Amino acid sequence: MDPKFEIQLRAQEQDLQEQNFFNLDINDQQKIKEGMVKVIASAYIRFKMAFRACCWKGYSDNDIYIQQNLQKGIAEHQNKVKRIKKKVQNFFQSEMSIEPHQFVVQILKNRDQVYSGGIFQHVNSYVQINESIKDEKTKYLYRDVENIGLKKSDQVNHQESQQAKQLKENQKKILQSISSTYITKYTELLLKCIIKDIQYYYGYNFRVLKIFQIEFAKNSDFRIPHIWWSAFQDRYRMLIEFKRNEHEKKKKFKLNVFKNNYFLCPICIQYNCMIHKSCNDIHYLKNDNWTPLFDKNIPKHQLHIDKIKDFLTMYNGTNYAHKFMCKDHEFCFRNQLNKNKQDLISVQQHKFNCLNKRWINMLLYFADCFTFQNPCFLTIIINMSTSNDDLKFQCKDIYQYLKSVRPQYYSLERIQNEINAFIQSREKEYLKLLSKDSENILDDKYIQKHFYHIPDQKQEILNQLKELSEMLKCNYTPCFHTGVCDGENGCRCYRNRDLIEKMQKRIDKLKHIQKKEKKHTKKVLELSFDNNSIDSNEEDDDEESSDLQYMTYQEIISKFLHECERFCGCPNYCRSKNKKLGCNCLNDMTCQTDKNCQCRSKLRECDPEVCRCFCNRNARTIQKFGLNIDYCTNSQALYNCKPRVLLGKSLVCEGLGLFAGQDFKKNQYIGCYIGEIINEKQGTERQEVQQPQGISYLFMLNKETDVDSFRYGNKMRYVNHNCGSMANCKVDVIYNRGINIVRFSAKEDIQKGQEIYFDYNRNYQIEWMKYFNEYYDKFEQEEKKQQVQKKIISKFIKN
Ligand SMILES: C[S@@+](CC[C@H](N)C(=O)[O-])C[C@H]1O[C@@H](n2cnc3c(N)ncnc32)[C@H](O)[C@@H]1O
Repeated sequence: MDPKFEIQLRAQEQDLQEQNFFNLDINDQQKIKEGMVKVIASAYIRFKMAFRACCWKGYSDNDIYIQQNLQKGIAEHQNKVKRIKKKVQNFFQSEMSIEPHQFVVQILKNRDQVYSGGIFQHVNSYVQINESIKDEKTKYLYRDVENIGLKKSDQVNHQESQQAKQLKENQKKILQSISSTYITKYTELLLKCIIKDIQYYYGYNFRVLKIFQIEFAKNSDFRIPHIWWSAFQDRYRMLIEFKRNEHEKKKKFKLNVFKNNYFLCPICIQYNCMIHKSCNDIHYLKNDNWTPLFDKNIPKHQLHIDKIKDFLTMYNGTNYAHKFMCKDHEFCFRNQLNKNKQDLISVQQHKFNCLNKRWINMLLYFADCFTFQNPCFLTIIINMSTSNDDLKFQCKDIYQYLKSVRPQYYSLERIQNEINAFIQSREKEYLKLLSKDSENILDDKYIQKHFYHIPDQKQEILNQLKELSEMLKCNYTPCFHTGVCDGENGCRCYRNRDLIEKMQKRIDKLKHIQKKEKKHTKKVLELSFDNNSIDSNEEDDDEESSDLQYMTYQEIISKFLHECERFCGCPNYCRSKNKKLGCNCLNDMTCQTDKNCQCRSKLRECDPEVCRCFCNRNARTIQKFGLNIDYCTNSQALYNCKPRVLLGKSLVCEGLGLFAGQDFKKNQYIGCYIGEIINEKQGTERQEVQQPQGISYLFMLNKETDVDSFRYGNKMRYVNHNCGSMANCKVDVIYNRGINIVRFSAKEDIQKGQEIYFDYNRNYQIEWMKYFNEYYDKFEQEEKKQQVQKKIISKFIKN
């Protein structure tokens, strides 16, 4: 059950309890309530599903899945009603002598099987059965129901005693209270929930409600009650008021943001002007601070808490960790205990203050895991966190600390008893352990080896390289300073050079590590094989760089510094690399796949002045003479191609959406996302401004840069979000003419008229859409399976 809904129901139940209106047992009351909760909850969920399906149906009429789902739902509903009617009939016939209020209670006991509409449904069936019942008592019951006004029926004459009259009145009250409180209140609640849901997912869309009614009316006698419509209207009115308030709030918000006056256009004196370039918040680019990339303070060692826990549990049988005593017997807390039973030296508070919070938590964690935990043992582990001798602990410090925080485990008496009992019983064993195992096993090396995780240096460097290469991918930004590009000006040109140097250092380090590794493996080989086999391996040693898993320095430059390719002014790296740029596709005439086309795989567009592929050599002549030959599929942005796309009312949200105006094949170019290139700070500020307006046109290019098409843009800014298999378009950030561009291309074949969607990102999730798409995918898979089966069967029959 929806948790929100459950909470609401509970609140409603409390209201009912306060009224104390029932003459029934508390148990019965409880059962009725539980029953009603179940009924309404199940009805609510069913309505919710059907409603969603209807909404989709409203948008796309050809959707077979929705139709089938809906028909299934309606058929199920009808069957349920039939089954319940039968059950009630049987029940009533077998237990004729029952009192009316008990009758209702009995039915409600079997709530699980009861269809929504609950009591109405049963009372109706009760009335319908009446004709087949001749017993006077049951007619009498029947008349009570009549009196509530649920249905008029034939007159029944019989004499009534005073007692019967009173009983009748009581029963009447009970039934009335049932109908007025449970039925109306819960149905109202149900309606409220559904309406709330509609509002949440679809806004106040009367059209959707109408479709819902039509669909349901086709196969059943269900009608949306008047109350729904009026409630809907009420809500609509409320929404308008709410919107008005929001609007006023926004005005105030805008005034607040006026402090960022670079959003104010000095020409038209409008905030966030869409026309003039003058309100550019470009000053940020000048003051862009250069922050260090790596945090040196991150601890390199990590403790395997699980391993220690295993160790402790493993030795719990022999009380090994329990018995362990520090080498410094004089200062050991046990010794001190024997000498002086009162509290020991005060806790060295400053040490604990210096200690990382993580370590203190760990200490407490162990203490809680094993109730009494040996402070000597814990001291060794804790001391691993620091190399500074002044900050190292003695076990008495740890004992004092733990005692102050967890007094229940470290009472003086308890420890004393434990130690005494232990020494008395197995003194010899204990001494042996102290002399042998404890020194051998629990020394620093042992702990370092078994309990610490020292991260793989190679992996760390590779991660750093990845991060650096991502930064290198950042878009080119022009300098605003005068004079030379150096560190003081903090411009991108200088930063890139700096990054490359950092990468170079790391690559050198990697090479060094790999050399070391090779030497080590060689030594191992020497031990296991004879000299001849080692000689044969020596030849491979020279080729070490060829089997490096990471990219070489040159590869990094050629992959990530495309911005320098033809337009570059820097002297060091670009010149030599220029020759290697571009593809030379001979097999793939149109540069269509990543495998064949080097440019595609490197996420760059083909450039006819650099590439030596067939299609690019002939592109100009093909274009000039309008020849009916496909030319390069990887340079449409360069040629400024404009495939046909249309704007229309979106199928998934209130605003506009982009629709295919022609058929698109898989991987075909759709368009480029155009907008202002801004940095991260600007991006977050603009997001703050755009969000209250309900729409955002920001596209995150990378960690540092965004593209905003709010003020400048093209049709591609209308592409809406959808997830899973419904996202039919993919987005690549590619290099084109020395800069990054955002290319939209078809993820699958798109037919003319379909809306184009792409998956915004993980953070942008619309829940109902996700679930619907999951259902849809499952359905599609099943359908495909069925089709395959059909084909196989038809083939089989033919043969
Ligand atoms: C780039 S715009 C898309 C065009 C927008 N629909 C319009 O009419 O201008 C992105 C905005 O569209 C809306 N949007 C996009 N996909 C949506 C979806 N699946 N459901 C609801 N709103 C969506 C969000 O408000 C989002 O901030």
